[in-house]
Formats: sequence, structure tokens, C-alpha cells
Amino acid sequence: MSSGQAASKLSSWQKLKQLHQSKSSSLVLKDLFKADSSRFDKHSLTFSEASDVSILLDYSKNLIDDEVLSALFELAREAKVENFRDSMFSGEHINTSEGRAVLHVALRNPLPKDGGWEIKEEGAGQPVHDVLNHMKEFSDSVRSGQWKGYSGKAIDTIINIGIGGSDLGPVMVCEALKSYSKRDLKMIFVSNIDGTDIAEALRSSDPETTLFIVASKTFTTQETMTNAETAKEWFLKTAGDKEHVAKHFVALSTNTQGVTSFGIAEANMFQFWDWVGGRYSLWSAIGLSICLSLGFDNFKQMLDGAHAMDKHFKETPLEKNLPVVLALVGIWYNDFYGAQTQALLPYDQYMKRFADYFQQGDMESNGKSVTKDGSRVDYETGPIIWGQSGTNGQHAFYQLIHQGTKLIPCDFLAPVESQNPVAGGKHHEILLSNFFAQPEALAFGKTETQVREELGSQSSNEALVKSKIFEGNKPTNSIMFQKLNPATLGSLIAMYEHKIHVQGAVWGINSYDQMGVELGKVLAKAILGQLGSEGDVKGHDSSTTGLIHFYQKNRK
Ligand SMILES: O=P(O)(O)OC[C@H]1O[C@@](O)(CO)[C@@H](O)[C@@H]1O
Repeated sequence: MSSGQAASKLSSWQKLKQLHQSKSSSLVLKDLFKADSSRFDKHSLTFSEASDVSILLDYSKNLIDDEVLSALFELAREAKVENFRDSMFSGEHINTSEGRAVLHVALRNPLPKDGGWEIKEEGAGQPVHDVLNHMKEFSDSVRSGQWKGYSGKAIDTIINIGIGGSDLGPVMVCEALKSYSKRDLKMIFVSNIDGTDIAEALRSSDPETTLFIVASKTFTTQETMTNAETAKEWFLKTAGDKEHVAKHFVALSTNTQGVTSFGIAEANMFQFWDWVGGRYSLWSAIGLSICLSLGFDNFKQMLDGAHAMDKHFKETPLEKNLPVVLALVGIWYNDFYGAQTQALLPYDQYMKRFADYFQQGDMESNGKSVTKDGSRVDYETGPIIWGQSGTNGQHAFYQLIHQGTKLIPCDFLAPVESQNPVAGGKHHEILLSNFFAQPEALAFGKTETQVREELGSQSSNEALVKSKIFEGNKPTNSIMFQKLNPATLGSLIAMYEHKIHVQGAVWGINSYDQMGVELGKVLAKAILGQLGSEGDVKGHDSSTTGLIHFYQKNRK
């Protein structure tokens, strides 16, 4: 297990520091490609270890050479990344602050008799498959119309009530795999405590044909429990009898007591375990909405794609390991080039929520500043994750990426095949031409000479010339996959989960707790009790007090 040591104490870290100082000015992509015609072949990897999945990772447009790469792999070895990975897979309690295992890989691991790994952790074997069987049975029954609401009608609307990991994964996957969905089953996701979220969901729903999923690992999250109570009151206004709740409410949780006290029968509960992190839980019972929308078979194919990537991560040498390469190249920019963010730019409109999903996945995992042994880091940890589908982002923020003052490493992703080859595939070719062009422009830019040639007589306008120069040398990864099918999406998500794992191991931090989300909740609870009148407001600074008083004076 990684000792949680400070990365900066590692000799390979110091070597990388020196390499950056001595080489960064000579790591120029234009020159690196000119010097080596096989650079693409040398710095791209393929993954096709799952049926129906073929992924290419081209990492040649990065500011690296053999010396830098080998120092990065040395860093991974010195930080004991392989041991830490193996500790995760074996069920060791690597989430040290909460004394828990980290076993989202167990959720997509076949039983040992079917070729899966033996994982010694309560729940991590047959119980996972028991829940999957229950999910299949239930989703088949709802999708077929066999499951009836209290008035005997089939279900045509699913409202998933959850937030964070109990929302973002299902939302992202249902969007990404919409072309595989049962189009006449309306999927609605309610997450925000803002009454608008639940109000808009209920406005367009019929209590006789709506199924509510209350998704919460703890079954204590204020937003989710409040939304669930409001939904139940709305439902009972029409349904009347509490007996009918059983036909319209199910729960996804680790907290059986919480579920039954809310009034949902245990038979309508889909269990998961404390070794499933919220931001890693879409593979668990939290994925029930995905099963309902896509059908269990597609959900299972997604699990299988993720399992294949798990196997790849577990067994492939670091130098050929897609998650490891992504992680190390990311550390090179994050910790030695001072890049603060990482952009995820999927050129597939179905993946428009992909970056949103990994905002929680990455930033709630690695947004830490203390190592596992309790010391404050003296280096950068988790990057800010952001992004948007292409080509939309090109018309929003690419100006800054191309000509701004910040270094923004970008992952470009795109499918070879479109799910909607409209206009004879013309749209897809235009999309892909942009997917190919943007990393090329970022890498190689446009020189002053080229600008002057283009401007001709206008090149006497120095300011204009300067404004049209593209410095280039902006690093990108390009990831292509055959088609955005369930197995491929599963592999891609697992690839980024393991990238996050490797970075956390190198930084010596605990990627699997989230202490940082607690303080705000506690303060909010205290303020909630003080909103009655001005006299109730106590113990705050003048700003917080002033804001609360402004609200109290002006509310209607
Ligand atoms: O699933 P639940 O227990 O309702 O937690 C929801 C989300 O809240 C958190 O912010 C933790 O409080 C995320 O880590 C988590 O995914």
C-alpha cells in the first residue's frame, strides 16, 4: 500500500524537477515530430481487451521525450503505484481515514467461477451478483409493463432523487447511451434542494405512472431526503393510502434502517456497501435508473467494459497502461508546468455530461492538501476538471486555450462511428475534421512569418500581426474509440477512475474520503435554524450576518 509519503521527497520527483528546468524550453512539439517520424507510433496505445471495444490513446502531442517519460515511470515505481493498485484490488482498507476498502472494481467483477477475482471483503462477491439479479428482475418488470402502479397502470416515468455520486453517474450514462434507451420511458433526475428541481419534475409527471428512486448511500443527505419527502407528499395527495408507496418508491442505499424509517419496504431496497465510494457508485445499485432506461443487458455490457479496463490496469506493464500514462502525463503538467486545470473535450454530443461527471470523480477524490500520513503537501494535487462537448467548446473557450496565458492540457475524445449518420455522414466528417484539427493547431500553432504572408499588405499593422500568432506547443491527448456503446463507455469511465487512483497514489493522498464537504453542511444546518428573525442570527461575521438580514428584511 502506498505509505502516503510526500511525492516531493522522492528522488524521481526531484529528477523531474531538474528535467523541467533543463528541458522545458527544448520540448517543442514541432521539433520533436520533425526529429522522429515514428513519434505517433511510439506514443500511442490501443485497448481492445473487451468485446465490442476498441480504444486508441494518442499521447504523442505531449511535451515529453524518452528521458521525461522514463522519469515519470520511475516516479510511478518509486511511489509504489503498482503495490497501491494491488492493495485496492485485494480489498485492503486503503481508504485509511474511514477504515474502508475501495472496491468499485468488485461491482463489475464476475464471480470467480466465471473468471472473476477472489476479493476478500464482506459483500464483494455473491452479494454483488444478488443485487444485480434483483436490479435485472425489477428493471425487466418495469420496462415490460408487468410492474403496475397503484391504479393498475404501467410506469412511464422514472424520477431519480439523488445528488453527487447518486445522481451524476446515472445522468451522464443515461445521456451518453441515450441511443440505447427505451424512448417511451421518461427519465427525470432531481438533485438540487432548490424547490425548482422537484417542482419542475412533478409538474410534468402523473402519480399513477411515476416511479421514484430515492438514491442515497447514507440515506441522510439533506437535499435528497427533503426532495424524497416532498415527492412522497405529492404522491400521497393523489394516491391517498400509504400502502401504495410500495408500488412507486424504491431505495438505493447502504442504510437499511434509514430506508425503512422513510417508509420504503426492505423488499424495495437495492443495497450496496460502504466500500463503494459515492463518486464510484454508478456500477452499483445506484445504477438502477440506468438499467431502467437502457435495459439490464446494456448495463451489464457497461460493467464488462469496465472490468476489461480493470484487468488491463491490473495486469499491464506501466509503460503500456492507458490509465497510468494519462495519470503521469497529467502530473507532468500539474506539478512541473504549473497547469491548474485539465479539460475533457468529448467530440460526441451524447458525452456532454462526461466532464461534469469527472468534476466530482476527480476533484472530490484528489482535491486534498494533506497526505495519508498527515503532512501538508508542498506540491500541487488534484487538477480542476472542466470541459464541454466539441464542437461547442470551440465557440466558447478555445480562444483562451489557443492564445491565452494559461497552459491547459486537453483530452480530446471521439468515436470513429456516429450513432446518427445524418446527411450521409456529412455531420460526422465535419465533427471529426475539427477533432483532428484542434490538437494539430494547439500543437503546431501559426508562426509570425505565416501570419505576415497571410496578411500581405496588412502585415504593416504590427498589433494585428501579433494578435494572429498562435504559439502552439499546447499539449493534448487524443482518444478515439470505435463507437460509444455500453462496453466502450464502461472502459472509458474505468480508465479515468484508475487515472485518478494513480495520481492520488503518487501524491500520497487519500483519494477516497471527502472530509471537505462536511463543514459547509454543518454551518448551513446552524444557519437554517436562525432564519426566523433578525434576533435569531448569532455567531457570524458581519458579512454572513448582513446577508441573512438582507434576506430576512426583503423576503415576501
Ligand atoms: O449518496 P449520498 O449518501 O446521498 O451522498 C451524496 C453525495 O454527497 C457527497 O457530497 C458526500 O456527502 C458525495 O460524496 C456523495 O456522492
